[in-house]
Amino acid sequence: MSVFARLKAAALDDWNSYVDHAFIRQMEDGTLPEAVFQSYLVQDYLFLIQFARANALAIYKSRTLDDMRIAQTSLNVIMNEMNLHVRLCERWGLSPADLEAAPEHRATVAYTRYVLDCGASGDLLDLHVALAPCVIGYAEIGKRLEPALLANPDHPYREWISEYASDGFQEAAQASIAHLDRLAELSLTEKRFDGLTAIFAAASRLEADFWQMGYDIADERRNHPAGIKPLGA
Ligand SMILES: Cc1ncc(CN)c(N)n1
Repeated sequence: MSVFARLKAAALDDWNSYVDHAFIRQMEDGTLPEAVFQSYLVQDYLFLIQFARANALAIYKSRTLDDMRIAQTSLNVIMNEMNLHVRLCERWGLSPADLEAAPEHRATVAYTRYVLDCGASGDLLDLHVALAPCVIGYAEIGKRLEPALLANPDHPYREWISEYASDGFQEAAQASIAHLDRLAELSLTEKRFDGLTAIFAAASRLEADFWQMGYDIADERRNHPAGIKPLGA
């Protein structure tokens, strides 16, 4: 059994709260309100900036060139992923500069800084476990939602689903699963597994909170049309 499969089994409720969130079910059947998706996507751009930093941190924490190359590949995947956000947001009249200037929601801060802290205070395995729900979860979601595209050629979330169901993204997730196994061979003891499960479970819950944030921002916008208050206001 892979380390990822063990972590998922040990934190199954948290994992399912993420990959089977209402956001995903509404996306699958095409009923996800566009305002919710837009709110999520703007924050996701900010999220990816911080996750690029987390992968850069993984390069820094690496002791071997192989580990560095793997983190560099993940960093490239994230940088490419941001093109999707730029393309989709352009249709709403939002430029990359608008996205970068958007205030970070507390759910974005909570998740990204949690992962960065796992990397800063832990070792490379801690950091990769904290990063794992990101790429592996979206690959699982992309595969789950792919049949919805066959059923509906005009699916409103076709581009988003295609990105995460794509061979390139699926390969990145498989590489991440294999890399966790290699890292674990070097430094995973049974004693350490509970601590890693706690990191994995927390990151999965923070992913679930991230979907929820899309609804919360859309609600805040409806109730306060002047805009979201900047963080800390
Ligand atoms: C919140 C979140 N988690 C994961 C991914 C996939 N890289 C993403 N774009 N956004």
